[in-house]
Amino acid sequence: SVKLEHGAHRLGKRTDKPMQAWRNYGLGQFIHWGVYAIPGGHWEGQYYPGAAEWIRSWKGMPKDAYDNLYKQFNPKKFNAKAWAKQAGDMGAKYVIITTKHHDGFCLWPSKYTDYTVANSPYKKDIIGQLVEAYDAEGIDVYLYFSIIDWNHPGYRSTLKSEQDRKEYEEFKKFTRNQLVELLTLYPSTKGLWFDGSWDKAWTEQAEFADALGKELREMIPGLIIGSRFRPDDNGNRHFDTNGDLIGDYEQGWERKMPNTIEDTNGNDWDCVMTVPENQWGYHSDWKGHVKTTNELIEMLVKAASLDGNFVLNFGPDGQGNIRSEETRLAAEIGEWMKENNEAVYGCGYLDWEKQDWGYYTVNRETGKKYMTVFNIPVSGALRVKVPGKTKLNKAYLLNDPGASLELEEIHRNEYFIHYKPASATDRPFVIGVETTDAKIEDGHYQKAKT
Ligand SMILES: COc1ccc([C@@H]2N[C@@H](C)[C@@H](O)[C@H]2O)cc1
Repeated sequence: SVKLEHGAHRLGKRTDKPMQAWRNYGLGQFIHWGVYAIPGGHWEGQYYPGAAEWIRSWKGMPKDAYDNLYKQFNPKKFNAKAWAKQAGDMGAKYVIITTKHHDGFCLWPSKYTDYTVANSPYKKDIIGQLVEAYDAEGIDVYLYFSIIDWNHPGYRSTLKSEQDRKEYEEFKKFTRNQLVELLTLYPSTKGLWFDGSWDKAWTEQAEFADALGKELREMIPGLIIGSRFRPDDNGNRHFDTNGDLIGDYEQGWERKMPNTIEDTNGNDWDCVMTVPENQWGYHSDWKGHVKTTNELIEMLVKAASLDGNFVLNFGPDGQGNIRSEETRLAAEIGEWMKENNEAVYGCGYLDWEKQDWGYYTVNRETGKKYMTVFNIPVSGALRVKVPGKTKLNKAYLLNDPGASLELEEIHRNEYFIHYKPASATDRPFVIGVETTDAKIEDGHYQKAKT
């Protein structure tokens, strides 16, 4: 490996308490909110086909029209406590809130720019209200921060001239000041979720970003920062020149998921997911496939089965309402989590061979193992293959632990759990399994010589 001044500052998974708590969250909520929620994906009767929070970049949106929207920002329906309660009822253990998206509008009263909620008709500190409400709900707060800031005069995507470099120095100071300001104002913040860090101008700032990361981590012990934040000496984000993860977990899974544990490179990771194909901010007219409750529960369990967290996005509208589709999803996911969260919270990857019926998870503390079934086999026989010395002793429905399910040993280290729900079920269900590591008497199963 090559010597790096600003490569990965640590190898392997963090084992401290804050990171263990992060690893055990299972489910998170993303909140994308800002002035882009006012147009909601339309302008002067035109439909914007892109992601609603990017509408400023659309040729159909005059830049000054967008940049004056904040003068209308007055979300009378905004109720931080209601949002936090809804997230708690859904079963979210953490929330990632946009403090400032690429447009540069600040949802907190930053003293480093006038482009903030303090200068909108709404006036009040939105981030402060949300931090307080989610903390009170017992949901850990993480702050999303976009390095890209289309509003700041010193922002550049690339540095082409000495003038660019001079202006960018101001932008770097501004960026640092805002981040220090956020952690000073909201010290209960558990981590920062960076975005908009792919610009070449930023990926040339290895030394500055490394120092900034160190400064932020010193402000809040245990602060968690993912792999999207900073570049290494050679401009690599996520993984440095030696292939080592830069940051505390991998932030590469946006609107997509790993399929195998190998895909995760053995790192902690989160998957951030939109309800429609690609809308983070509020778009009043969702087109294309809108994910169902079952699809989202499957993504959640799949993430846990591969040692990751699943973060579901909500895009409140310009008045501060959570839209009806998201309210319904939150309620239905919450209903399922109330019954089955034991298979998610504190659970991770179990190295048993994946089967078609669904996903295994194992609780990191107790070692308890779970099967979450999404695909009921027509045979009613759920195949379970266990490693060498493991013996499957009992299987039971999570919500009926007293009744053992019929177990059949069909081969060495292979069983059928014979179970078909009596009535048609429209939700996945969880089976708990109990095992012992017994010695296997030989002779019972013979390997065929081929
Ligand atoms: C150029 O591709 C993208 C895609 C998504 C993003 C932002 N990341 C998500 C978490 C949202 O904030 C989206 O606007 C930025 C650039």
